Amino acid sequence: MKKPTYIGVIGAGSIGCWLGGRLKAAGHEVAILREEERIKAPHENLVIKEGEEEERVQVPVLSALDPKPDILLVAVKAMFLPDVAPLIAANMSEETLVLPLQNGVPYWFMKDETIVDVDPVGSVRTAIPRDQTIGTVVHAAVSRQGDWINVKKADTLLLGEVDGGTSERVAALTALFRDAGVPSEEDEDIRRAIWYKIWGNLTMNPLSALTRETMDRLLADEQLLVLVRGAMEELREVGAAIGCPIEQSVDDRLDVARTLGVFKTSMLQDLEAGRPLEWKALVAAPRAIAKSKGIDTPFIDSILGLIRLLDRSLA
Ligand SMILES: NC(=O)C1=CN([C@@H]2O[C@H](COP(=O)(O)OP(=O)(O)OC[C@H]3O[C@@H](n4cnc5c(N)ncnc54)[C@H](OP(=O)(O)O)[C@@H]3O)[C@@H](O)[C@H]2O)C=CC1
Ligand SMILES: CC(C)(CO)C(=O)C(=O)O
Repeated sequence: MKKPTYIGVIGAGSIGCWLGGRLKAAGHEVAILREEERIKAPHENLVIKEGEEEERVQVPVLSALDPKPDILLVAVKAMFLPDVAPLIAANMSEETLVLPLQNGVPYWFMKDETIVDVDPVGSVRTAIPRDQTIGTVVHAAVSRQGDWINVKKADTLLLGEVDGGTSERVAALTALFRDAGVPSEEDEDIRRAIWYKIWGNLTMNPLSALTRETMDRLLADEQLLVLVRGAMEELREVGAAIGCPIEQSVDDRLDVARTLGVFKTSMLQDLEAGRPLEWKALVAAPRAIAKSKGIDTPFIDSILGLIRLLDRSLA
């Protein structure tokens, strides 16, 4: 990929500002893209804090990109994708690569089917051509407070072709992020990597919001872990049925989650900020896939019922 690259960021929250900010600091041209009526200032002045290191970057905020960007990072919560679909479509050329960075089941997960929990009328998959979409998994824990982007953990940004395998363009993107200080790897089977990430997000995110607990305290409660383990085993069964097997043990996965320590999941951050919760992509969509395979998921059903009602109570 040529350098500097022109990169647009839709969704200037924790993940969008972390990735966009790092790319800007590495010398690329980066702009945050918002609808005209949502622009409050011509620039975002960001401070990316990771460990002891603080990196300051200024990123312009625009309502249209000209020329069209080489890359569009889409980092809104999954339920806002239909809202930003027109903005994405209006700001991409036939060469633009789109990286949806959401947790949960992505709108492109099934090749020939619309996933109604994330793309109710199919407008997202219509707006973003499949052959210009790169699959991603964000293994990181980031929060935004004002101008501060706090990177608690930056494990790996996984990138892969949505229909499997990697490619020259995936290799180039991976190098781009890595050179900008974002640990990044090519992934041969991004759908499987996505299912594996859902293993954590379907359980931790809703339960952290429901209990208002940080990861350390959540994962220390043996009774709550009955629900977590049950849902994870159900997801394993569904994964095996859709070509996304999970081989790790539940306890090994929980140990990885424990390394986050005192961290509020993105869903708990939303709850505390009075924002809507991202439960459809994280819980309803995996459950719908389970149902389509005839797999019963009583533990997942329980989490779905609880988080749906919590979200409704906030409306
Ligand atoms: N935070 C984390 O640690 C992790 C998050 N993820 C996933 O990454 C995705 C993004 O999460 P996160 O960064 O935490 O979310 P945030 O809520 O921090 O950021 C999302 C941003 O979306 C923007 N937005 C909302 N509606 C619109 C709209 N209509 N038009 C344009 N922008 C809009 C807002 O930015 P603006 O200021 O532009 O309005 C908001 O700041 C989620 O799917 C999450 O699950 C994955 C791994 C870790
Ligand atoms: C919990 C975490 C950081 C990693 O599983 C995450 O993905 C989120 O907060 O949405």
